Amino acid sequence: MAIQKKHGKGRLDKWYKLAKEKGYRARAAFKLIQLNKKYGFLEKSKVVLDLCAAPGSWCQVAAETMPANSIIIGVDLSPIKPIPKVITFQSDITTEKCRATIRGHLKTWKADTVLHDGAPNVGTAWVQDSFNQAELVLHSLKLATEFLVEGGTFVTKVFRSKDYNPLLWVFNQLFAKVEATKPPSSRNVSAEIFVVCRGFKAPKRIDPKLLDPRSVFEDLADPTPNNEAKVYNPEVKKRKRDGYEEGDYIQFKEIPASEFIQTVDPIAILGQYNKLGFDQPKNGDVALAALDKLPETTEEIRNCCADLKVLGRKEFKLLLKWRMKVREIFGFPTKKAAQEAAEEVAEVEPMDEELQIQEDLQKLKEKESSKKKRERRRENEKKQKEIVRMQMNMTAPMDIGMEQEGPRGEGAMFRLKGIDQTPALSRLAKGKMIVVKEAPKKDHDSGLGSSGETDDESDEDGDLLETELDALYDEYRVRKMEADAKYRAKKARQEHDDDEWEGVSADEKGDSDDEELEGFEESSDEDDDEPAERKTAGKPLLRDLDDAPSDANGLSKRAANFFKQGIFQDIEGLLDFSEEEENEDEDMANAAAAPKPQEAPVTATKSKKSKAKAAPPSKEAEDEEDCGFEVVKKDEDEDWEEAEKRTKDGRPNIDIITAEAMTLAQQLASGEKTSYDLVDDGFTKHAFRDRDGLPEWFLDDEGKHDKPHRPITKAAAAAIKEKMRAYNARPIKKVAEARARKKFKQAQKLEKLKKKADIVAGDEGMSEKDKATSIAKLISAAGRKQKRQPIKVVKAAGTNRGISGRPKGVKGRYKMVDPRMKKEMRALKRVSKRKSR
Ligand SMILES: C[S@@+](CC[C@H](N)C(=O)[O-])C[C@H]1O[C@@H](n2cnc3c(N)ncnc32)[C@H](O)[C@@H]1O
Repeated sequence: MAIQKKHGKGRLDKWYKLAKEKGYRARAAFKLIQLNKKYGFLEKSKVVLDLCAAPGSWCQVAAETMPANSIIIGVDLSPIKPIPKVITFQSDITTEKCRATIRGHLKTWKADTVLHDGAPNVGTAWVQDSFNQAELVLHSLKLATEFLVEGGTFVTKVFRSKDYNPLLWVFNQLFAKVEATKPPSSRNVSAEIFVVCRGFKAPKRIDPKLLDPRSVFEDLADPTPNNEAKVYNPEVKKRKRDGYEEGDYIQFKEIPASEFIQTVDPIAILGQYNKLGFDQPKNGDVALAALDKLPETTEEIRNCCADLKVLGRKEFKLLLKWRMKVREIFGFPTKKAAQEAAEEVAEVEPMDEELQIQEDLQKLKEKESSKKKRERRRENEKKQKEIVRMQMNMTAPMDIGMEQEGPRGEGAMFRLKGIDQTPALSRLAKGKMIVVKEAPKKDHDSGLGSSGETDDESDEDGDLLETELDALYDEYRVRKMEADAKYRAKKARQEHDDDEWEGVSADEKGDSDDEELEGFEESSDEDDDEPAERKTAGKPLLRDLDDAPSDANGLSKRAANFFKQGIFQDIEGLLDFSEEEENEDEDMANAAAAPKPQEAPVTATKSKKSKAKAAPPSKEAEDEEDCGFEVVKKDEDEDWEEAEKRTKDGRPNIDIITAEAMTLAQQLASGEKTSYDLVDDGFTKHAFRDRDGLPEWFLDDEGKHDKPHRPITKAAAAAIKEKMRAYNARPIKKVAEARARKKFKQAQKLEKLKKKADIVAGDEGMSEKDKATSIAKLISAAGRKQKRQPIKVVKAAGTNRGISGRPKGVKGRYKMVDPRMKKEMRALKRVSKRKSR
């Protein structure tokens, strides 16, 4: 409960003293006592739910008044110190958690009475200050409708505000009798009133709108009081008997007349207050004294000030005129004075024309720059959102509009465009022997559906966008790779298309600097074939080694770099094999008179190894001694690698995992198709797509669909399904680990047993019979399972009520239960025993 000032506003009244005397935690106890005296609901109740109960005086009263063995549950945002015979807990009554906790305590029981004395702790350090009193009442009513027994009683505190009438209406829908009353212990100055609702109707279904603050209070929502209407049109003012404004519970309001003179909003004062007073305060008010003595403060004015609520339009005007006159006398700024001042200003010589223009221009500039800033900020925000969406796989990079600029966009801090032109970069590059040639700008269409503008600006924008998209796509890929192992493996396989797959590692791309720079140098030779935007868009900084094509020998870039090292230079015929193979390839290609066909799906395990393996020279063995290191012979190498790919009987170990591959395998096995058919099938429209110059993200996206659809047979699909089922039937890692652990422990046990048995067997003082019996004992003891300690059930009653942690004097495993649960469990056991008899 909020800490009350014990000295303010007569809080130390007789009820306060009486509460102290009687040992109640709050004077509020007497409110419940008096309400109960009038309606007598507590004596009839066996179960009471006290919502907003802290510090707990209502619970104390309930515990005293209700029959023995009654159940009292108290809940509040603040902790409630334990009260004998009362279950208390800390929770917010507006939450689902609180509802569930009450349900947990009540089990299947229903409450005979629900009490609610809640008041939101507005303005204090409490968390829950957003609900106003009326909303809190609705929340408590909602709980009451769930837990009250039919015919039960709901007692609640309500403030007589504009929400009072709607609340009464709602109560009347749910209860047979609704009465509002103010117990004598409730202070007169307080607008609180208690509503006692009896005879809960317990309807089967309650319209949720009935308990929804938004719909219950919506009609009367009038956030700003219309003071003008009250003052200028008092005759026709509609007197809504809505009671007090929220948070404004005092009926009669007086304000010193001097404040009415000083205020800048006299209408508000006339609309809100009952009286403008001339009585001197204790400390004295000079302004009020002067006002009182002024001849302008006539008897008529005094009469008007005495009761503002009875005044008409004419009287209000009179008061306003009086205020103006007095303000003039006191020297306060008035409308007249302001007008005069304005006239004075108007007389000042007009500003020099040029100066004026300059000022106007300055203003325009400022306006323009602030507009630009705003736009830039909005764009940044938009882009941020897009990136987040992309990271969450909600959008493809393609969805990002053409206007995207990003952190490296025009005017942005990290703009990469044009970085190649800066001398700093060339100086940096020279240090590492690279001179990046400036390629002539081509009029290049980005192919992204750009507007087709051909002027420089649109080209620049296109480039910028291209770079931007590439960078975003790179970021996206990195993120995806970090999160998705499958994707990582797929990408790694793609990047090592040349069969240099070495598994996935975090520093996959992180080849040494030198290697990167070598790649750089080489690629600069091919610059002319590259699209212009790549060169201008910071290519040297973003260059990817693996983009470079294989060399003339069919070796991958990395393999070629490796064999370029000095130690291989003297080895003749290093590339013979690959050349031969290339010639073979060429022959085949010529025969087919077509570009390289797409790979057939059945070759899920590609046989490209041969290419990489072809690279090591056959003459290496001769130079072995000279070089000082062992060069692995080609045949050995092949055997070793191939061994992994073959079954024991020497056949290739191909793992078919797709229905398409299985279909093809079946067709091949049954002779329905030949290997030539497979090669033929590779020549599809998908093999001839021109992919040059297309951005990587586009190709990746296209690649998902740009493949031929191969037919699959029912049998193949069933076979794959069966195979997958077998895979899935394998135990998961955790289970396998647990089993292994168990096995390991059993082995350890056995080992121990063996040792003990050996000791017994080796004991010379024992007869053979004794030895046999003690070994048998050891074996049976090892086979016995260790009994786990039973869980002790501890009642959460008496000193154990409401404690957290281990109860005193309880050792080993335990479980806290409330007394009823223990009783119920016993009863269940009894019943099941009886049934089994
Ligand atoms: C007037 S006091 C209640 C006094 C109580 N009936 C007694 O006898 O001592 C109002 C209580 O309402 C509690 N309260 C306010 N909002 C609440 C909420 N959302 N959930 C639970 N309690 C709340 C406050 O913590 C405060 O202790």
